[in-house]
Amino acid sequence: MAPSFVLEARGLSKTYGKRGGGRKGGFSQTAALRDVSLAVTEGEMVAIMGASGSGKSTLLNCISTIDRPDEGTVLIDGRDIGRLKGAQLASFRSRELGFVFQDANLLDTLTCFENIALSLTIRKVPAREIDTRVRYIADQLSIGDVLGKFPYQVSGGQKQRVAIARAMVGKPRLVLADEPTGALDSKSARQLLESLERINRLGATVVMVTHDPVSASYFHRVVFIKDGRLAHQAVRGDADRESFYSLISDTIARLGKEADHVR
Ligand SMILES: Nc1ncnc2c1ncn2[C@@H]1O[C@H](COP(=O)(O)OP(=O)(O)OP(=O)(O)O)[C@@H](O)[C@H]1O
Repeated sequence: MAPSFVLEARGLSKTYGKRGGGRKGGFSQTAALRDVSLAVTEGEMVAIMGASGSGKSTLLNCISTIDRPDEGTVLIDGRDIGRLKGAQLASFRSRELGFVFQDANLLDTLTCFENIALSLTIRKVPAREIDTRVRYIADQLSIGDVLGKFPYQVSGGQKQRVAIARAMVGKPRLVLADEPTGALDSKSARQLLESLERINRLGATVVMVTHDPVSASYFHRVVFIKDGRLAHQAVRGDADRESFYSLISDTIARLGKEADHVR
């Protein structure tokens, strides 16, 4: 049977700035993405790595419908998201995508339970079902005991796990994460990555942008972006996490050396 792709990005290109937009009326354009294609199968965990300015966030923003590519298409579950507009797009985003950012972005006036439940409350899901779903996902992420607390009463790591629960509670087709461990100490980061592994075992497909080879080593596959192009990919296969970490670190060093050579 052909693999079922949750995400298929085909030939994405994106250039910022306009011809003639420079200070002296010259060129001030940045090709942030150049013909990038990426297919992610159901249940896969894919990390996107690359140097600062290589185009990682632009790629994630094009996948997440926050930005639009100049060229190329993004299919989520076979659906061309470039054709969705306005309310249709907003509804698609809230149902099919879950977001986790570097900062948890929780609402301070709501308890952790209410933060996780919010999207379901807005969708008018019955209260009993909300309760069951929130408690189930909170148990999976070991935050059952903080549900009654407000965000300022819990640790940074717990906040991030609440943010994952919020992203997961609507059972999205794809979870998108942008440096979710960036603001955490190493112990909280490890717990968060183990949480991502756990939600993956529950069936979540995850795409994450990261600078950190340790974070990437928890994933099944790492794609490396360089100067807006897909430069390389590394697949974990049956390797243990430590070996995959070594492979990722070696790849980063090699790609860095190639860049020095070109300069
Ligand atoms: N709104 C914008 N206007 C103009 N140029 C932009 C804009 N956003 C990004 N860029 C440029 O596009 C390129 C890719 O940026 P992007 O943010 O995707 O990189 P990144 O790999 O996510 O970097 P970082 O790891 O530092 O967050 C960079 O050269 C950046 O300066």
